Amino acid sequence: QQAMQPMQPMKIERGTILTQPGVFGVFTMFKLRPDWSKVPAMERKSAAEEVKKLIEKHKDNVLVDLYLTRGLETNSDFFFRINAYDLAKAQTFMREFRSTTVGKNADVFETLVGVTKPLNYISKDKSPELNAGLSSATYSGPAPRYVIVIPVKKNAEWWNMSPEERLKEMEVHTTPTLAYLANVKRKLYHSTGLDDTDFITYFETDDLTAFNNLALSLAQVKENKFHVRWGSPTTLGTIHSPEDVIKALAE
Ligand code: HEM
Ligand SMILES: [Ca+2]
Repeated sequence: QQAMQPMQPMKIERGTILTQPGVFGVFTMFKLRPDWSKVPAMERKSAAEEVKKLIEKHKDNVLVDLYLTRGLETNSDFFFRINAYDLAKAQTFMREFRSTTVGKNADVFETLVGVTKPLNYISKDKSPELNAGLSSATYSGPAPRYVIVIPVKKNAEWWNMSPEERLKEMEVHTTPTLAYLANVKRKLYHSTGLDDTDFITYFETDDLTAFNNLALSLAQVKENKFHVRWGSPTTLGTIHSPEDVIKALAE
């Protein structure tokens, strides 16, 4: 399959970069060190401004999302999702973040790297009906307050199945999940060879019960038998502006 690597435009547009294939995603989960609470309050307060400035500096190279996990996760307090046309630009941003006040006082718990691709299975050609269902579904819930990131890896048996067999199982995956698009926004990154996982699945929702039911419905399909990693870590966080995340951590 031909790789589609879009050129980096002059300006990064959220709505565009988040829908294009060939865009890299870097997820970095951080845990604040105990020493963070000993950083003078003034410095902690200005940390939000510092991160805001860093994001502004890199705004033509990367799209930055920052999420709060403190209180919901053990091994992290916050995490970044960086979307970039050029992976090296995401690296530069994360490298510079490490020298900010928050960055210096936090340890990386997990990093996941992936790239977006055109649909492999539920495309117009291969699965027209489900594809139509996918494109016509619209999110109608309230603005999502929650984010969930789940890395998924499949075994050799899966990858050795014929494309037709895999298509069949992905249709079985898609059929019961379409209805959830009213309450759940989804995004998929491919990681095989770039990381120790095959996929990074990313979701936004305001209805965690619906998400729980969605996950259960996928636990019941045959595809699930091929999973050798599902989560580990599953990361649940809340959605805020980057500034608000740092402010919450500085309290
Ligand atoms: C809103 C509900 C969901 C819908 C509508 C949905 C739909 C889809 C579709 C259409 C594909 C195929 C993409 C392609 O053609 O390349 C896909 C792939 C995938 N989905 Fe879902 N999905 C949903 C929820 C989930 C959940 C909760 C998980 C679990 C973490 C999940 C994990 C995956 C994975 C790992 C793949 C890639 C599988 C592969 O290429 O082998 N999905 N999904
Ligand atoms: Ca990794």
